Amino acid sequence: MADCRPPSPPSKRMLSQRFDSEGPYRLLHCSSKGDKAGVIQELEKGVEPNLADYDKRTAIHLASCEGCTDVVVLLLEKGADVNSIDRWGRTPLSDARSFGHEEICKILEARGGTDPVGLDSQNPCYEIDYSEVDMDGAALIGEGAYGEVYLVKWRGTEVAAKTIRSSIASNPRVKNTFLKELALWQKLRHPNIVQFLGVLKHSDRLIFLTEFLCNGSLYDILRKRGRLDSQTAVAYALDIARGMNYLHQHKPHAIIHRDLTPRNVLQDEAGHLKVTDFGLSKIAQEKDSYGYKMTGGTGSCKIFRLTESRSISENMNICLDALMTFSDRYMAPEVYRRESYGKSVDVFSFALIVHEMFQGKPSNREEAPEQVADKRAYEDSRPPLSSFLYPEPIKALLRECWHKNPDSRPTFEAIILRLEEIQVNLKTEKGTESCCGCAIL
Ligand SMILES: Nc1ncnc2c1ncn2[C@@H]1O[C@H](COP(=O)(O)OP(=O)(O)OP(=O)(O)O)[C@@H](O)[C@H]1O
Repeated sequence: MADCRPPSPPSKRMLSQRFDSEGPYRLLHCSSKGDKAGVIQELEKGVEPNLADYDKRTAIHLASCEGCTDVVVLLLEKGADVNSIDRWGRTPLSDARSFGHEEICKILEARGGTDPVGLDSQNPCYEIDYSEVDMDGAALIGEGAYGEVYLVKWRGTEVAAKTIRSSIASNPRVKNTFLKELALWQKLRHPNIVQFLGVLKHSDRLIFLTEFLCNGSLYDILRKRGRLDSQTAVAYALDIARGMNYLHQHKPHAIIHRDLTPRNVLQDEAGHLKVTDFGLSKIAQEKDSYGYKMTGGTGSCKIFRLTESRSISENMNICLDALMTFSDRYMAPEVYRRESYGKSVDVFSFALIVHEMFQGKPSNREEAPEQVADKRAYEDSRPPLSSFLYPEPIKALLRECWHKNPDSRPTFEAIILRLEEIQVNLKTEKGTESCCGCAIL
């Protein structure tokens, strides 16, 4: 990827156009579109049949997902690995099964294809009968890119009901992917992860329930309270780091959030923070066959219409664009540049959230999120760390967490240890306050 970058920072659209016409990733594009002639052309040029994008998705994954039988057969003949595994542990057979392409399933099985995530698909989401939920008394508590969130009563308990817009849920393939992500979420249990409760059956809309967190999001808290004192900020940072460490240490595959923002961190009655919406961000960030999103215009209001006639990749991109505006601000440079990435993208976002807690607002708030992300990705710009607001150990930690080299960023396990030490020191030093009210560390 770095080889493709011209010396001055290119726009993302320029980058994707470059790839459209020239790159080896044309093989992936043609495979997802069922363009057999295009696939043959690319293979004849010498492009590797097992070429993968940064999510380790190969041409045969895409063709299997999109139901392009001829292309699957061709790729197998040309040496494509029938059991190549993508970032989520999925093989081409997993994709063909998920999207109901039976003919392709048979072809892949005949060539020794296996489906390691098959167990997941036999383990559907826990279903809650619609009649058990009092939707008439529902109170709207928020709205996000996917739909509205309501406070409802389920079996006498207040819970959050997240509705998914019919424009998203009416596409059976997108819905299927959503349900799989929810099935993964329902297996997670941690004090700093919002608890998934189940999906409503017998509902004409896709609605799922999670525990209700009465204090809203960290975004709401910072808007109301402004900057937090060091002890509170460190306690909150520890809550987020513990939730994230649980996701990153998940077996058999780590769960990367990829959309960690103050809006996706909620606070319970006792004041503890919990991370939410990780599975959904993965769906929204599934990429097109180039590994590039096609950026729409920027702005706070984006309308997205998903249709059956579009490929799943195109629909995913529309979901992604709808989410990008806010999330760009917290996005790791390598994600923005469409390079391969790993768990440390969440560490980068975490650092920006911690920075915001000490400062009370995002840095460069006046700039459009995409502009901020662009500068971070191509000019290595980072938020300022004023000595007045940030204790030295926090400054050092943030610099490591938003390091431009993803491998130099600490793991959440290491971050927890550092924060625990900082927390103890803050408590010890509590009595020793400087004139400006900052604890001296
Ligand atoms: N479980 C919950 N308990 C209490 N409030 C919630 C809960 N889930 C969401 N909310 C509120 O609803 C708002 C919208 O949530 P939602 O997850 O749909 O979107 P978001 O996270 O704000 O944005 P995006 O969809 O871009 O991630 C949140 O900002 C939060 O204030």
